[in-house]
Amino acid sequence: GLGLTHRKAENFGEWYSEVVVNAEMIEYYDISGCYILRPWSMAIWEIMQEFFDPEIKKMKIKNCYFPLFVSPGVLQKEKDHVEGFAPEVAWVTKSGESELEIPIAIRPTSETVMYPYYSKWIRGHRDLPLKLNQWCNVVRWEFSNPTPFIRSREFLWQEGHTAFATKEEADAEVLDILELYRRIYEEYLAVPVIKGKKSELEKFAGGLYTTSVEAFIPNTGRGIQGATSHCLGQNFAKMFEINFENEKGEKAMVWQNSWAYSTRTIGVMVMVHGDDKGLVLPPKVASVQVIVIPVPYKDADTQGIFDACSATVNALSEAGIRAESDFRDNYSPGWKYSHWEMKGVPLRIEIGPKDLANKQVRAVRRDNGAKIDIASADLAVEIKKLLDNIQQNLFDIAKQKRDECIQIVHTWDEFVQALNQRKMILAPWCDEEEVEADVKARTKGEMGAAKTLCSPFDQPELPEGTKCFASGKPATKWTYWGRSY
Ligand SMILES: O=C1CCCN[C@@H]1CCCn1cnc2cc(F)c(F)cc2c1=O
Ligand SMILES: [Mg+2]
Repeated sequence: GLGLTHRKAENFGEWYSEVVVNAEMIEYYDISGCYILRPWSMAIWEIMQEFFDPEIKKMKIKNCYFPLFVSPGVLQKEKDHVEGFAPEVAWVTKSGESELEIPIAIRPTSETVMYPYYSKWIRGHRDLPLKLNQWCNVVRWEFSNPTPFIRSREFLWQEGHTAFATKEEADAEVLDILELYRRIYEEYLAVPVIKGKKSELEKFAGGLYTTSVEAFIPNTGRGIQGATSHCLGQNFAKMFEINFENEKGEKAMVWQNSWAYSTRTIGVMVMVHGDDKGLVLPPKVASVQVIVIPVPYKDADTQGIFDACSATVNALSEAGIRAESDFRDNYSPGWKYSHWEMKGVPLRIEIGPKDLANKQVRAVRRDNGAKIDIASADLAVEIKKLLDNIQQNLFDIAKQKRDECIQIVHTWDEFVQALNQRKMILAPWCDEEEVEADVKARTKGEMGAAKTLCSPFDQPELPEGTKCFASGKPATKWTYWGRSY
């Protein structure tokens, strides 16, 4: 029958798996860690893409497509960034019955695929900036617990790879892209995120520095990296000899960035907004924003009700609202209410004999269950206002819940206590790598160790003489810590 068998607050993992399946977002696949993205979730990916792609095009970033396959020599070219990842690389070793002479890797990310060609294409300063992006899949043969959208062996993402003549241009773009990622989360997915800089231990080892937007899942008390924007410095330019002749005729290395968001964004949204009735979709990313359901009554004017439903869908569609009707006669209205609530449709409109007679419709909100009667004459305007209100309400509630999880600490004992209370911890830190490594070692356990999530760009006041919570040394910055995905 309909309805979830697990409650979000009681068994989060089981609840999540059930929601993504019952909402028809995901179908499990016979290869572990791989999932089928059904139309209900693919539509969310497309809506985000319809925002992001035009935005990067405004920045003169062009789309391209590089091969899925990586030759081994090139992949291993960048020792310190790949060797840690080696176990995750998937390899093609055969074609048909015959062994391949040399195994071929499947891209886990495309730096080593693209940069030999950046080296070939970039000669003079007029070839800069070179700014390319690709929308593609990547494969990482992860072993830790696979989770739909959050951690899968294949996922969809966009990866941007840009090259500039100066560090200043690269630094600026890193933050421009990070702002787009914040907008994806806060304006589309209604999920609050924190912008900040990764620690030396957590950053992309191949780069100069990493910035990210960090989300938090209150139910599990875990942080999650929402998207990432790296400044690579000149590290890859050195490795792949990506030089150019600058205006003074000197040979100079380029400054590079790389940045990505992935289908993980969808999982974060499900985790943050979902409830015990199922998925709750923010209107901005809902492929169906309004579902119109006829409520015929035995001898009442059934055709009149159906006509009113069609007129309602047409009026809303003409106003740019994504509305559909559910005319299936083999399901009861009650069954349909539960079905579309499970799928997270933000608004349901019911039209019964009384509504017909009063020339009104009854709207029901998915976020708070409120029932609102609306005169058919004011329909599109009122529904648009309701959808905007739902979008804002989902963000406000998520932000309030996330803020309730933030705990400021000053000492180790406070830190450990906050960690056990599943908090997102804001602590003054000396920013020394071995101190972070030590915190990881001291907090190891079956729940996973605590690590830095990011040092927020928006730094609170740090009074002179404040001590690092972990080392007692002079603190130099406030940093968010927590267990994470
Ligand atoms: O995170 C991004 C943005 C988009 C382009 N790539 C960067 C860094 C990716 C870091 N990373 C992440 N995961 C990896 C997994 C592997 F198996 C592997 F060989 C390499 C990597 C790897 O380099
Ligand atoms: Mg990884």
